[in-house]
Amino acid sequence: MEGNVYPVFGNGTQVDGKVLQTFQKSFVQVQDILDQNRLLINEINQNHESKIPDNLSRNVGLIKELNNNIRRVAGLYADLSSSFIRSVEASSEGDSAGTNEPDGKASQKRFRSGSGKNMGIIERIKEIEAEMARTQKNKATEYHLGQLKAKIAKLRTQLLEPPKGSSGGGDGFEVTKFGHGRVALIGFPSVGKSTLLTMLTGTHSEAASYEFTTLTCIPGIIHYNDTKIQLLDLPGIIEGASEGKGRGRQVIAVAKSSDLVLMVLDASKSEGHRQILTKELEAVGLRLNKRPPQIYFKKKKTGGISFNSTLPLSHVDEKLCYQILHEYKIHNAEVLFREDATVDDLIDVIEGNRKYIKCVYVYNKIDVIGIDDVDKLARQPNSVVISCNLKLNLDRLLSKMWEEMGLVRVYTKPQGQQPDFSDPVVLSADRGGCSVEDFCNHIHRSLIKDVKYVLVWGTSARHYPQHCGLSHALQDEDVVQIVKKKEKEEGGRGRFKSHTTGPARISDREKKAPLKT
Ligand SMILES: Nc1nc2c(ncn2[C@@H]2O[C@H](COP(=O)(O)OP(=O)(O)OP(=O)(O)O)[C@@H](O)[C@H]2O)c(=O)[nH]1
Ligand SMILES: [Mg+2]
Repeated sequence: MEGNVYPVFGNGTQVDGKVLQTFQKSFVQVQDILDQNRLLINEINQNHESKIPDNLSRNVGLIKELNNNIRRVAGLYADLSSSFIRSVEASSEGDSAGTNEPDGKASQKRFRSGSGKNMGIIERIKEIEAEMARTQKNKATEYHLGQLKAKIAKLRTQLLEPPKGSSGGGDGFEVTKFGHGRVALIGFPSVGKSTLLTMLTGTHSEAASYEFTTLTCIPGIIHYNDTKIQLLDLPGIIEGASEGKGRGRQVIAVAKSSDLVLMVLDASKSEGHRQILTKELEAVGLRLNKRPPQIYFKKKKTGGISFNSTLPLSHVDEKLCYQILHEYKIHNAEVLFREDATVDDLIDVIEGNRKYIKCVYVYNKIDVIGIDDVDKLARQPNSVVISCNLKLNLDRLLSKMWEEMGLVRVYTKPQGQQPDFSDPVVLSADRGGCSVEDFCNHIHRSLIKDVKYVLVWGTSARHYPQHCGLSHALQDEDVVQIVKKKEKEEGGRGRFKSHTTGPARISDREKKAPLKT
């Protein structure tokens, strides 16, 4: 039987016979504890309903026992998942080495992430990081360090590439985009992400005092300021997520598809968590609260490298830029620095796959820390302090989210009528832009060719109403009335204009001189 593979999990993943036996043993153990828990919960409920003091104090012991059992189950699951990952890694290493099944057929591909290949890359990254740590930072070593940074960036990009043969996408949790914006909840396990989703959206997401309660992506909808915002609860990510540990890869893929990340942190835990998570997200090409570097970069076919800057540079010089480009085997390109950018910025621009996302740091559980600490956390940039349990400051969190997403609501006004304030057109700079043209395209693609000009009321207008063209940038809560070209204007201009004197249409005739009946 050895070497045979069996489907074990619902997703069709396969493991071999020996490993299967170990899994089954653990599953039986978990089942036993779960059965025991069911009985315990029944007893706790009965004691509670009886309202007898003795029974209530007995519940304290029973709940402790229940807690212990839950911890044991969580431990067993953690062991199961790590031994499962180990076995899959071993089998996928076998795959990449080209092992064949006894029947001569190529062995089935058992795991999509190609961990065998990844392990090599991760080790290489660690070696280079160690070399960087050993190297002193000074003018003489700056070129060498720059090259090492470029090497790491290249390896990390390789880590992100989908394995050969896969369709490329589908690495995240397949959740359909809905609403006017998408917000992802990212954080370590047990910081209160699910509790927050339930509070803000009313969608129930299981919350519990043990880690890894949420194992998939749970969407909810926030109705705020006449808009719908999709909020995604995700499994907790751990250190090493960027290397594909745990469900990190999937969680990060969802974060990349979002308009805003809420990094949920436990206010009572160390500040280090924020740095670790930021590092993990940076390692996979996410740039939080940064804007793309002002560097123009274009690869050419010939002509060598042209290096220019519009201001004096203090971090990068021509030689360093050449070396970095050389590392990428780029020998013909145009580079123009429009700001005093760093080597890391230059590498980001060359890689070209970075995602710039806004992030709000949400410190939850402020009910368990002192007021001085709350004050310190609240004063940090892009931070909001909340307590889900006490429902503290959730309105401030919503308004901060709204501010960061930069959604622009535009209300339409039909000619001669009041604006329709019930159903705005929602625009944003990240999703297609906020100009009058974007607004018209949002209503209908074919509308733009009929628009003569628009009348705008609101903060973007200098006077009310302002006659605006298609390039005018709209602002939140503007009211827009579209004035369409008249038919006869479309018919011709100047001496080619049709000189009809009477009203063109029956409806016009009715307005001017009602038909006699
Ligand atoms: N004291 C306190 N506890 C909280 C607060 N919010 C959530 N919790 C508790 O924190 C524990 C974890 O909450 P969850 O919502 O399951 O955390 P999570 O981040 O979704 O955890 P995973 O799904 O495991 O990643 C639960 O026992 C909650 O009751 C809060 O504001 N204050
Ligand atoms: Mg959760």
